[in-house]
Amino acid sequence: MACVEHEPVVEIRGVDVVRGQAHLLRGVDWTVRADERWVLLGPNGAGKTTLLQLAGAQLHPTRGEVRVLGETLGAVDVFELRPRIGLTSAALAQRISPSERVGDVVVSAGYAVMGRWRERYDVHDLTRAAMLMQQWGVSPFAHRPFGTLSEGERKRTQIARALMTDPELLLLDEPGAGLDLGGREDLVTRLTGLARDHYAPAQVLVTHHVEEIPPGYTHALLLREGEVVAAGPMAEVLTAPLLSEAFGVGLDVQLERGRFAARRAA
Ligand SMILES: Nc1ncnc2c1ncn2[C@@H]1O[C@H](COP(=O)(O)OP(=O)(O)OP(=O)(O)O)[C@@H](O)[C@H]1O
Repeated sequence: MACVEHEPVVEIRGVDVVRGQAHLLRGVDWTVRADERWVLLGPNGAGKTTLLQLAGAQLHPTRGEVRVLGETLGAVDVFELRPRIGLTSAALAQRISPSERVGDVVVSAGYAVMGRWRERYDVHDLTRAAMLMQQWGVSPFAHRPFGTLSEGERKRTQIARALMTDPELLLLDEPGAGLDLGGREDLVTRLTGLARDHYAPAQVLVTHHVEEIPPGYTHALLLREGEVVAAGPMAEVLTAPLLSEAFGVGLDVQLERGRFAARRAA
């Protein structure tokens, strides 16, 4: 079911996440709307994955309120909420058996299971899985074990799986990590198509590199040491002063034909 355009799909208010003495997130406010595509940027350990886990109903805040798809975490059965959210991450990828066939990795998402077991898939599921594998360029590997794929092919398989349930919110944690230049460019092109698809879900992508931001992404949030440095429309946030503050190093930023590039300031 598609969300109403511009409705909030993630609302985070005054959120702290604390583990022992460590503040993973501190005083975070953030709203994602159905028609927005966000990139989360920040240095290693800034709290990007933690924030994505809150948005994915995988983690509860220590303090503050998190609402996802209109439901408040803590007052909803997360097992009913999670099928409405598509999520890819390195941690989830590790849970996929290397011997699982690619086609089964994708289609089994509809049943919220990892790997095909005794489920019987209907024609609708199999047709949708075939369409998504085609869209993400993994149809030729449908019968291959997941473990035999290249990193780029695995990343695209995971995105096809994440879209299988027709989610209202898509969360991608570092989909560009480990890809070669060709693989990165292929992914950016496919993600640009998804970003520009009016019927696609709200999207949030975590990355360390501005070069991986697909044209069509509309907003950015910069994190540093668990705190929001800036959040808002892409052009207002991806500036040299704000990126320099987030990464703790003086940076020059360029935008050419919809693609960002950053390097240390001379
Ligand atoms: N259970 C925990 N207890 C203490 N510290 C934790 C715990 N889980 C995560 N952290 C710390 O919280 C910080 C934020 O982690 P998180 O994975 O959200 O950052 P990140 O921005 O996604 O990092 P990266 O870019 O390296 O993936 C890190 O310093 C991490 O070591």
